Amino acid sequence: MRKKVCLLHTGGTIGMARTEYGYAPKRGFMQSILSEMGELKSEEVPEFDLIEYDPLLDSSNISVREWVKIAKDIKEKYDLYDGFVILHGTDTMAYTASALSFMLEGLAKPVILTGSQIPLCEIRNDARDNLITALMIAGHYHVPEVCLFFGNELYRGNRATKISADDLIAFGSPNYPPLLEAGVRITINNNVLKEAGDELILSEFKENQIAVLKIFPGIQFEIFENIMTEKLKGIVFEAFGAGNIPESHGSLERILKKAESNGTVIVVCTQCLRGSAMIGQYATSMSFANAGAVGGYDMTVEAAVAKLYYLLSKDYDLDQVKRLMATNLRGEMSLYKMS
Ligand SMILES: NC(=O)C[C@H](N)C(=O)O
Repeated sequence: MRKKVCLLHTGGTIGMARTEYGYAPKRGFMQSILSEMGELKSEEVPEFDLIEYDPLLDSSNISVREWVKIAKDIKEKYDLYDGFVILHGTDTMAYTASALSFMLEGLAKPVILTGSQIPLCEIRNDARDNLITALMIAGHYHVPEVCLFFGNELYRGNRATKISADDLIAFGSPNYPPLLEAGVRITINNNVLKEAGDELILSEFKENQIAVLKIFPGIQFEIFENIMTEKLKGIVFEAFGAGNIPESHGSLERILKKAESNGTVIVVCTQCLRGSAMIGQYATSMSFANAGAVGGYDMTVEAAVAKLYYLLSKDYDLDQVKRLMATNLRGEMSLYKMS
């Protein structure tokens, strides 16, 4: 029997039309293009149902509410399909992929996000290949996790990051190998896949206040004093290299102390594309250690943000959130022992 995939269209360049203001989403446009693509009727491509979101969004406008909607839709339709493909803008696709990986626990079927840099309506585009290959993987391959397919590679969703604003190879997975490569042949890398779960459990995110702060030379930490309120539940620092931050002789310590006493979870990621943030490797990470910060190791910032939303939406106390933040929950981090 022909496999069946659920195609959730949230917006993004892939389905955009030309307008006088530039590319923009258009209702019904995806359906009309797909119905003209004869290749989708091939036996090799799974059957699919298209579900168009209203409104269709540029992914810059996707937020916690849309993440929850996508996750709920998948949970609701889970038994009806062999796999799920989510059409999504590239700008925040890695965030949505990370968020879904935490919200959907115990997957036994593929959930694949894809999109494109050039819309389907253009003669020269990357949309057609991304769409058809994502549908084929979702229908025919055993990939029981949330993934992102782009530019011929399938990545673990919470390991992917957007690396180019205009190349057709727009994503990378700097700290984890691709799950599958779609070259002349489709090659799946079974050794790096997650194991299938027994039962799908949905955890909805709540809209907690979270911040991301990128460190740069000359940063004046006092500027950030006002954001360190009790409402701020978590903050991800994009620190230098292995998790380092400039010594500030007072102002950094003051804001970190304020965060700590407010019960804000402090997470330290690296601003490098590859490698890990490990508090304690250099003396310049001591301020973080003194404030009880959690090392994010090789998590992407996208994964760290999604994981914070996930853990803060549960009824955990601060110590549990911190401990789980440093624990690999969905394949989002590799843990190293410091020698
Ligand atoms: N290539 C794209 O999809 C970019 C678009 N601005 C979006 O993220 O929705």
